[in-house]
Amino acid sequence: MKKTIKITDLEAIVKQAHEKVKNLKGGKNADYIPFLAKIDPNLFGIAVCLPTGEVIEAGDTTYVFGIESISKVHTAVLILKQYGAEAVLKKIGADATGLPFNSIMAILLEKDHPSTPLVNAGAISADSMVKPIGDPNSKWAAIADNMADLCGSELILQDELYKSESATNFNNRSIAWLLKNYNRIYDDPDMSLDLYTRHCSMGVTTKQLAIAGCTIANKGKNPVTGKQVFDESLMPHIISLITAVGFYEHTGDWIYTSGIPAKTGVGGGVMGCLPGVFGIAAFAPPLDDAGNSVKAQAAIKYIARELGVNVFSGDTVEIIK
Ligand SMILES: NC(=O)CC[C@H](N)C(=O)O
Repeated sequence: MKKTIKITDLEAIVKQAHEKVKNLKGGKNADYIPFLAKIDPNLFGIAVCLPTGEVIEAGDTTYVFGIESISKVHTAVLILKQYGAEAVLKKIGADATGLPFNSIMAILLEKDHPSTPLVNAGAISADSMVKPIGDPNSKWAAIADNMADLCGSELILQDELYKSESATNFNNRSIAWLLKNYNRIYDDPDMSLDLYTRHCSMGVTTKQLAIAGCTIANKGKNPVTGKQVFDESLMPHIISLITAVGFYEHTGDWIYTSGIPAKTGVGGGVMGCLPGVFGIAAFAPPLDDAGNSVKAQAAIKYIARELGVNVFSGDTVEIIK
């Protein structure tokens, strides 16, 4: 079926979503990273970016917060660009773990590969793969440039977050060295972990995340800058990774109820991609038990339901003036 949505209706629905969800209670800020516990829990933003480059916004969409695990998508894009889809599947994998994002059990259960670049283990492994191997400064430049390309503008490291996370990331240190034990770290483990911690500590806005989501949904072409960030053949691979594990142990429930492939971060952000239609992002710090923003989930579900869009619907969706 062909579905046509007026941009004015989309604008009204985004506004309504903000109004309806803003007083929703429940969840709490991540506190295992001390910096995140201090962020104002009432912040709340929603943004939708269209392939035309138009961005529809409501609430605190220019507030800069920690991108955290959403940056795993960016790094996955980078290694898919550098190595291709086959090699990423072989070296890391594309499986859901069904376990928390920082699970050591997941590595022990699947010691032949770290499962997917979208959990901590696979993301640290992905950072170890970033070329040029052995050169942390050039690796970091490649990671940061790729994030800027996807988001349409530069992201700035949140120094206090980076320090806070580096001082407390003992579990991730274990993951890096356990992966080394299974030959799934392809560069220095400590350096790979540091790159991971750094890109998780990048500051991002809800608006930038919506643009990145749209770049992915738009077959790699950034709708704002016009830059082709990755080859269009990679889009299905990127969106399948997101669909399989974007909400960790709640991923099945999420995709079943929302129909929007999306990736979360413990900073409170969620970035979604509806292929060919839009990128959508929402941000609010309080999280559920799996580390997914309570309000961001509610807002994106509301918008998808009101628009009647779903990645599995088989509909062709056009957004018109
Ligand atoms: N789910 C997340 O956002 C977790 C990311 C965080 N940097 C960590 O490693 O714990």
